[in-house]
Amino acid sequence: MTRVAVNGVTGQMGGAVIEAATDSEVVVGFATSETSAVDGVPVVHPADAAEALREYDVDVVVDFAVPEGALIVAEACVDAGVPMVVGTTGFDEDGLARLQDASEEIPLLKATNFSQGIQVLQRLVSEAVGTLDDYDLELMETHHNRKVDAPSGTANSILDVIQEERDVEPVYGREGHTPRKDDEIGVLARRAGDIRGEHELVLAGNDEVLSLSHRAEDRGVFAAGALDAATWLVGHDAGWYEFGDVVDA
Ligand SMILES: NC(=O)C1=CN([C@@H]2O[C@H](COP(=O)(O)OP(=O)(O)OC[C@H]3O[C@@H](n4cnc5c(N)ncnc54)[C@H](O)[C@@H]3O)[C@@H](O)[C@H]2O)C=CC1
Ligand SMILES: O=C(O)C1=N[C@H](C(=O)O)C[C@H](O)C1
Repeated sequence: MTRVAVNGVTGQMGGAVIEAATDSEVVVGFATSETSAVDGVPVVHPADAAEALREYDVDVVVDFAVPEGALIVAEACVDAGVPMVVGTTGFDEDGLARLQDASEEIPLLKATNFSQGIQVLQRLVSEAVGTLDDYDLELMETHHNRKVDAPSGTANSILDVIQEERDVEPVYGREGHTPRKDDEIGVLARRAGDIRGEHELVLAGNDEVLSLSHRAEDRGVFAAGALDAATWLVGHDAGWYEFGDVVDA
């Protein structure tokens, strides 16, 4: 069985990964909270991660935490020579560059969304935006009220896909007198309740509206995808990998 360490183990996704780990074993977790164990999994401070990766003979790290925590653990993975799956979102340019640096030393797979449906959605978005190349575009996402980064990592990834096809300028929410420009894409983030994650791209023009949307119904979908990615990543060469590599394999 693949021996997994979970970064952010006391969080919502940390719990979902422990629950989803039936074909792999979560042997240790990292978190800044005082907790010493969660569901029988020992919790170690991220500052001591390199030592723990060796002590618990970890094969791969699965990360759902915060950017600063993910970067500390990425350095520990480089130190211990352990592959890392990064699910945390909200990195700035410097953080992304540091993950790129780490991927020169270890296999590192980063995804803003570990659901297979979002992989397919991104391919459909690319085709739709490339084909309906003069339609207006609006991108919406909705998440639970504890989410701290906005727009979601997934919305930013969808925006990247769109910008590969069309030169559009994002406008984040609108207020007041804001006439729409032809080359803009409205991007809207909503936060409410315990909504697991909804994304929708609307394309409108030519007296018709096409809506491409996805809704995650349980965090288990992300946890299962991340664990699949973790098992797949073990044994690969150092480098930068994406979830599409796993889905296509
Ligand atoms: N890629 C994907 O498919 C998905 C990504 N996410 C992302 O995963 C991240 C975590 O999401 P949730 O579990 O909902 O958040 P959460 O707030 O429930 O959990 C965050 C965890 O990080 C820990 N933490 C805080 N500071 C830390 C540090 N410096 N070092 C290490 N750990 C630290 C907390 O103790 C907690 O265990 C977010 O960035 C979220 O956007 C969430 C779901 C799916
Ligand atoms: O914080 C979440 O919950 C989620 N975060 C990811 C994101 O920012 O896109 C993925 C998913 O939508 C759930």
